[in-house]
Amino acid sequence: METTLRPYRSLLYIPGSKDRALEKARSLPVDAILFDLEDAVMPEAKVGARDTLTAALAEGGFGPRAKIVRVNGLDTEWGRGDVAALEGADIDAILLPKVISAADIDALAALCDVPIWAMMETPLAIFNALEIAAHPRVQGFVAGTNDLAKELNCRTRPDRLPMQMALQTILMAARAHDVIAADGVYNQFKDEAGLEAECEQGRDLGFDGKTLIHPAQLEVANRVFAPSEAEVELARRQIAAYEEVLETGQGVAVVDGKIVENLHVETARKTLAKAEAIAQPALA
Ligand SMILES: CC(C)(COP(=O)(O)OP(=O)(O)OC[C@H]1O[C@@H](n2cnc3c(N)ncnc32)[C@H](O)[C@@H]1OP(=O)(O)O)[C@@H](O)C(=O)NCCC(=O)NCCSC(=O)C[C@H](O)C(=O)O
Ligand SMILES: [Mg+2]
Repeated sequence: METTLRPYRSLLYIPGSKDRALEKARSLPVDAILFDLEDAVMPEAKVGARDTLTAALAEGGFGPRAKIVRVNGLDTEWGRGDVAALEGADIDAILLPKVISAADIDALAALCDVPIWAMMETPLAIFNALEIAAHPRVQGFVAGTNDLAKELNCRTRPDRLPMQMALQTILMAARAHDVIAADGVYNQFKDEAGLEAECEQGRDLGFDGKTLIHPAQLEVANRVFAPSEAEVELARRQIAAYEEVLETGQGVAVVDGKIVENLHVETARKTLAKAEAIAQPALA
């Protein structure tokens, strides 16, 4: 499935049960809202959260932010009811938790006609990442690093070493099939320096953005996952230098002592397109 050029620097989970947080989301500088009916909502509040969320969606006011709803798994008592309640709602996608294989996507695809995002948070999902990304209805991946850590029985480390194979497999599969890839959450939401380091790691690996749990995390993710001024300026110079050498019949330019070929120009154009998309008034 073709991905659009909208930025996904920040994707904020908002518990579907929390009126105040839902209200707040309408004015937050966030690229995507992940309205959550799954883990952020207690079992006894699930049905009420579904009603609260569908009422908020009907009321609208979320502007250009992507509206993605994480439903409960279809193997739970709430999953199918969640999907049914979202029929006709103004949403951009449904996010399916604890995906195992493309068969789970088939099951959801049969129940709805919106794009599907997959939580990549089970060991089997990692091994099946390529077939899940290849599913024609899949538009986005979200790394579920809490569930993965639980399943792997691994330690939480600042360098996320035990998680690297999974993170990189998620990215490889996403890139192979033009699927958006969002990194997992950083749980210590008051630790800004730790969040920034993890955002930088996710960005350097290739993720489009970071999933977040608290509004205080937005500024860091929006900044780290946006092209910096220096990157935009370099991209402009690379494109200009390459176009100049093309006129002379050559295919390689040199900028700041480094070669620039057509593939680097492609990256430079993507950088400019991303910066332009971010500069849209409602997202800047
Ligand atoms: C973590 C929290 C429980 C903290 O909540 P709280 O103590 O209320 O925080 P604050 O008092 O600092 O809140 C300040 C104001 O911000 C609003 N707020 C808080 N969180 C959000 C939010 N997520 N979205 C929108 N607005 C939010 C409060 O309402 C306050 O507003 P105001 O009254 O105007 O001052 C809480 O942040 C929270 O519940 N976060 C979300 C947790 C969540 O969604 N968890 C599930 C997703 S993570 C996951 O499942 C990962 C994955 O599956 C995996 O496996 O890794
Ligand atoms: Mg999870």
